[in-house]
Amino acid sequence: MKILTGAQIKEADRHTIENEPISSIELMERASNSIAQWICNNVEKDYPLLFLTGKGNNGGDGLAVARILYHAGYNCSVHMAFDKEQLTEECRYNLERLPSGVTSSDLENISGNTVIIDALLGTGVKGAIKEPLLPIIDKVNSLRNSVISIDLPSGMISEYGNKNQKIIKAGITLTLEFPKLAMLLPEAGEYCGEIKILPIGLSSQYISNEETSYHYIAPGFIGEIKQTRDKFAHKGTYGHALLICGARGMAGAAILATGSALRSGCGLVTTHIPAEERYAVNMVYPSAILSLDDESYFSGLPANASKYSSIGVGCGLGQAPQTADALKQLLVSVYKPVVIDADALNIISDHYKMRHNIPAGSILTPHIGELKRLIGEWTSEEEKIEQVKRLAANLKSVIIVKGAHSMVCLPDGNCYFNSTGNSGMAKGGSGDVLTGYITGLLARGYSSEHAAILGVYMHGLAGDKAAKKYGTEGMNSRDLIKYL
Ligand SMILES: NC(=O)C1=CN([C@@H]2O[C@H](COP(=O)(O)OP(=O)(O)OC[C@H]3O[C@@H](n4cnc5c(N)ncnc54)[C@H](O)[C@@H]3O)[C@@H](O)[C@H]2O)[C@@H](O)CC1
Ligand SMILES: [K+]
Repeated sequence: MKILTGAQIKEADRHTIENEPISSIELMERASNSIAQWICNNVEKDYPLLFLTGKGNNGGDGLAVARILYHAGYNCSVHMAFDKEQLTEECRYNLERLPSGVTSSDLENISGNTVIIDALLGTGVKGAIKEPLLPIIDKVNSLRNSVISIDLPSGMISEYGNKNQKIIKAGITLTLEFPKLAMLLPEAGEYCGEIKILPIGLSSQYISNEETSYHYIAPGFIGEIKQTRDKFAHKGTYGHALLICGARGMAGAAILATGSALRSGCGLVTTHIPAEERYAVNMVYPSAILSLDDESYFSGLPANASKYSSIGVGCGLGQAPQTADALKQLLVSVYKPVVIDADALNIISDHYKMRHNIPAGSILTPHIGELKRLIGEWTSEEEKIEQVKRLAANLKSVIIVKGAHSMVCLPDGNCYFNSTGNSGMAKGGSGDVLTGYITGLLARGYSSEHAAILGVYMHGLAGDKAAKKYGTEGMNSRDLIKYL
């Protein structure tokens, strides 16, 4: 699914209105019906609804939703931040249609069970928030009430520039047609709470012609790239993954990576670990083959390293000087993509020249700390993304920036944001599971691009299933393997 900018979405609205038999008011009504339907399905009628409305079309959405839900039997009140004369035409039209039973609220004495529907600002926001919206946003953020934002949490700028922005803190954001880039970035993404994308039928012709380098990984795309399994396959059909991991005391990382590789569908998995750690891996995953290192760290290449269909390196690897030498030897001698994680990334950051040895098509999986070591500090999200794009192009490799909505940056500059996963995955070992799984997918025959996209999506989905079973506090990285 494409992620369009606020300006592109405005243009998509305009194109739809000009080229399809639908007026601006009707499009707003369609969006509002979609929002109202979601609220009907998810909020009990016992909860009073308080709508905060601005003067633009986001406010128009709010007023239309208030009308629809009032007729559906909800107790609705509205706090309008502006006078009638200041409203856009669409917004005023919806104010005039508001039933008299929808009361007016002055924002005082809001009961604790009131659900606040935030329709102050949408994609039309520009720059720092001005009066009279500032105190309203402060007031809402000081309350403990549930907040549902329409399209965007009010104040959020659709793309960049949210560092010091005043934004409503929503529990749920019902965003229209597309997620917005800022929702997926750490700078302000937290303000959205849960994101629900509601289609409103903008012109599909316009959307397909519009260019963007940002995409949201939707289930439909995953269905398109997923490969089928041949009935007459044998263990040689789906490749042999090699994982190089686990220095002394770090067998856990090797176990997690091995377990997830075994879930990827590849034919064989070999794990290269220090001989002294072999029993741990062997006991948990007898299906894996072991390649043993005589040292208590990665000190030399496994025999015939080039015979493997894919190689993943880094989980629990340590940074011994001999390991750095062995890593260099690996990168210069195998002519195939390598999945590079954790300590392997740290070694590459410390040995700048080594990055020139990374085979094209490799997949680097840094978390934010590892990314900083690779590219240095950044001052804005925009700068970070531009630098990641530059690194991916220079290395001709895929870079996965791990975190909420992990970003998969391809060498051609296209960035795919993950739609699955949860905060329960922010725990030790989750990255090892991802590395093992992606290495397995590469062996299985996926391209680097598809292995990375499918990998982050399935990894996040497993996390969501684990969270359902154990909760985000209780789940741990080993649970992810069960659900892959
Ligand atoms: N036909 C359409 O155009 C549709 C629009 N839709 C809704 O319309 C929204 C976009 O509407 P608009 O473009 O009217 O914009 P908004 O409703 O987001 O608000 C724009 C208004 O906010 C004011 N404003 C901008 N920056 C501000 C700041 N920093 N501090 C205080 N006030 C500020 C502007 O003066 C302007 O009047 C979408 O987010 C969506 O909710 C949907 O109803 C779908 C159809
Ligand atoms: K809003």
